[in-house]
Amino acid sequence: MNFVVLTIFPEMFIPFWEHGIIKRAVDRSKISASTVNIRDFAEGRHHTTDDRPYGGGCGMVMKPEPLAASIRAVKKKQPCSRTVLLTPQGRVFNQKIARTLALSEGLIFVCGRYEGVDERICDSFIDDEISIGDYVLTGGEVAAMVIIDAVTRLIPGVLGGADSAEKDSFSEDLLEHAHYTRPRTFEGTEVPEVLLSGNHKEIEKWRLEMSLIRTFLKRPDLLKNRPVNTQEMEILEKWCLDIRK
Ligand SMILES: c1cc(-c2cnc[nH]2)ccn1
Repeated sequence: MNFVVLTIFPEMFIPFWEHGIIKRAVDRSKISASTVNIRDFAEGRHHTTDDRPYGGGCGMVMKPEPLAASIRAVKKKQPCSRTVLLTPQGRVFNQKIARTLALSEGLIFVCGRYEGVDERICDSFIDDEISIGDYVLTGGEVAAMVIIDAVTRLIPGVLGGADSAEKDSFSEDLLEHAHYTRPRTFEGTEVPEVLLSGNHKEIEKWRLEMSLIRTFLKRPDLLKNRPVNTQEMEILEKWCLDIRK
């Protein structure tokens, strides 16, 4: 997986590349990660990357020429990479999209600033528009980091245990069960007994039950259109929970 981020603030990514899961994935050659400064492709003495909007109004728009030139330069090296524009108008990112993106050969993230990018870039250079939520940021950089983090952890060999990512929240469209670690008693509160039993069948059953109930209580929307198997329905019925209401 090759990640390239097109931005006018490449320095934002120096600490991001140098820490945690991203650094480990780079060190293990599971991913490559780099930034390209859009300003390097802007003409003129000031390397201008933005201009006033046609039609008037407040704010500035990112000019198409530097964006087109920088995208073309990266695509020339990585022709099979998908270009992703981070924008509030994109489809809302989730674990399912993360899994799909993790299958790509490479991802080129285009980080807009100001009021956004010239529409002709969206029409001719962008394969995918993605939002990380219904709010407006100052630019696409933070959104790119969120997506790179979520996608990188799904790449085989990046996480420790073989199944670490498979049991994540949303991995089966359910929230994760509660987690506990030592001490056994913390300020008078005990760890659930089943987790100390060593009975892995019972522990797995408890974890599924906790995931289902937690999802029902916190994110019932995730259950609305999710097929529920017999075991899961029995758990929900045991708790007298009707997910189809
Ligand atoms: C992705 C990008 C953005 C964004 C880009 N530029 C301003 N806001 C907001 C949400 N998700």
